Amino acid sequence: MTELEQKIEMVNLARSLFERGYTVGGAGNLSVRLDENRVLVTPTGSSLGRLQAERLSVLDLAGNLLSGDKPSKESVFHLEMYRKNPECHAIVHLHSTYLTALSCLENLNTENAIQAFTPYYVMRVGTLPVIPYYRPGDINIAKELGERALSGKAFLLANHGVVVTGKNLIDAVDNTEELEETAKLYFILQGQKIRYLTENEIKDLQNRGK
Ligand SMILES: O=C(CO)COP(=O)(O)O
Repeated sequence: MTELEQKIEMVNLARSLFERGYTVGGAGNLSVRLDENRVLVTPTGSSLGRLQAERLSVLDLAGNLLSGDKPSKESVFHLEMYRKNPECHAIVHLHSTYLTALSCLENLNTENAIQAFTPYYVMRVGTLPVIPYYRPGDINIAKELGERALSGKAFLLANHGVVVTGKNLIDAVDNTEELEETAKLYFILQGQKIRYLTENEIKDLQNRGK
């Protein structure tokens, strides 16, 4: 894909997320690795429903702005994850309703906030560790995510939202949608007896993914 095609894809995927209610106002940010040393990021304060390809921010991995508008304040953690994990090619950060609701609960299992009860959650995400609360843009979010960047695909930011990675932007968006749906089901199922997947069922799904 050319750089322009990557920019147009980001605009279209972001608009689709916005139009389907995955994000509102100016919340959320997306990024994709353009090449070994450059990353495309959504500008700070921008609505994901109204991005413009020519205004998207291009940064080097050190955080220097190469072109476009001022980048997302969360670009600090996006860049840290790309530096720490060469396999990470795209990142979605949303304040989507059900995952953000989940992030506000007390006594979450910080190793994994959602125990698996559907196969696609296992196949697309696996586990959902919880990062402690820091204000949006805080450097500590980057530190915490950087330390875990090699160990998982999705992370819940306490009282804030979610961070999901992928092998390209479409993959990261699909993983995010699956995870938001899983959180929605988790709340729908509150008060009912869930049959969680067994360890063997989870292992079987993980083996098939390889
Ligand atoms: O979601 C956000 C903060 O967590 C939005 O921040 P930006 O507008 O700087 O991307």
